[in-house]
Amino acid sequence: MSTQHNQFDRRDSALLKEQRGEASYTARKRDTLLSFQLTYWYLKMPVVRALSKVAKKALLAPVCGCQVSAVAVRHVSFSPRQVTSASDASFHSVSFSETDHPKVLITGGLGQLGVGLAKLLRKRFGKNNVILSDIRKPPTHVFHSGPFIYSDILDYKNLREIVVNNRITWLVHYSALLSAVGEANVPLARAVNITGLHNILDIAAEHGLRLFVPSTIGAFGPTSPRNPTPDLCVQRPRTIYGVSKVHAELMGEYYHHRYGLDFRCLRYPGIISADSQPGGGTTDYAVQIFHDAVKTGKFECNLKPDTRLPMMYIDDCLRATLEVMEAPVETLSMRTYNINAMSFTPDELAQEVQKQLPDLQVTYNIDPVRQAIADSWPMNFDDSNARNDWSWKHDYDLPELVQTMLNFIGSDSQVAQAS
Ligand SMILES: NC(=O)C1=CN([C@@H]2O[C@H](COP(=O)(O)OP(=O)(O)OC[C@H]3O[C@@H](n4cnc5c(N)ncnc54)[C@H](O)[C@@H]3O)[C@@H](O)[C@H]2O)C=CC1
Ligand SMILES: CC(=O)[C@H](N)C(=O)O
Repeated sequence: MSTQHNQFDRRDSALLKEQRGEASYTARKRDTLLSFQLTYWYLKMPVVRALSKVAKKALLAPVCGCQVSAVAVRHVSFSPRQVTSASDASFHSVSFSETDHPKVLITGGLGQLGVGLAKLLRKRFGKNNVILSDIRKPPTHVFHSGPFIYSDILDYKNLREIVVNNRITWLVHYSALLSAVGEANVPLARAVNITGLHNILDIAAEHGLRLFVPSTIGAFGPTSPRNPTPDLCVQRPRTIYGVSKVHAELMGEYYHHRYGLDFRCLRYPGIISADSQPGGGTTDYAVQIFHDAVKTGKFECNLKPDTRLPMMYIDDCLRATLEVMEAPVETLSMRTYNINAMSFTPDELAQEVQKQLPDLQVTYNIDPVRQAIADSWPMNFDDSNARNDWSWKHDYDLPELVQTMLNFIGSDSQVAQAS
């Protein structure tokens, strides 16, 4: 790569910053207007109105943390709110020790994956070297477990201030609206998943950060090979979530080639976790079944019994993320990798749970939006490049996953009943 392409060009960067001062106001005005126009269109279109039912359902569902955040974003994301976090940011920076450890910022850190990742990275790099951020208020235990800071990824100056004041070297970009929630609010998904990503890419390139952006099985569509799906093939997803993730993969790789940005991306399958709730995706059923099985002995599944999707236990997902971030650059023959652990259908998962809880009753009430999404996604994921290049290997298959989830949720509900 030529030196002139090696770095984000300083002139480009200065120009970009200058333009942002003006552009951000105009862009905000334009975005607000667009948001109104799209909301009007959204209310008028019968098909989209039908989708809003999905949103309402998700909003009322106790498992769906993201709807709360989606409402919060609507209030704050287009406002000209300026950063109040400068003092917070420098407060956090004073406690950093001067070691070789990366200084990590995780955006969208209060979702299903962020808190677990912070825990893993803090174990490795030290508590104060990993800052969680989000636009939501952190629960008490998260707030007291290490540095937390407010950060709206649509606020470019706020992001830059946090990166500069805390001397961030690694950025893990988790903020997103997932597949089902994204279909229910396309304008918001477009803003967070696409405009937000542009801010992240520019900041990472300007400040020489190592950037991790997760992609998903949802970055593939009905015309992709589905069984198995390789790293490189046709990608024509039919959701705004998938479209935004293909965009992220391509933009990240472009910034890598054009500016030398150290961009790393894993396409995650559906992630299953016991102590954090999914944020409104198509694979959420595979988490909810465990909670319902333990608490009520009944589960109503919103996908057909034979819908096969790739899945992974959260510990494998977070370890893969750390491993690819630490992988020596010469081992990476690509910048975007599929990773996988297992594939199963709701029926197969239910049967495995019933081995432990034979009284579990499973019924099916198909959500057409989620079913259409699932039918367009990979059934099996080919992750041989990750396995060959940086020795990716999963630990959890279906039986271990089920055992671990039931142990965790079972012991948790016993504690709750006792107290
Ligand atoms: N959980 C899964 O099964 C999978 C997740 N991924 C990806 O991993 C990443 C993390 O996923 P989850 O934790 O499950 O997502 P989540 O939906 O649980 O959390 C996303 C977080 O982003 C935050 N957010 C929304 N708008 C924001 C804004 N303007 N500024 C800052 N933060 C904002 C929300 O408050 C929320 O806490 C996402 O990019 C997702 O696409 C990919 C494949 C599978
Ligand atoms: C697989 C994903 O990206 C996510 N869990 C979703 O279902 O939207």
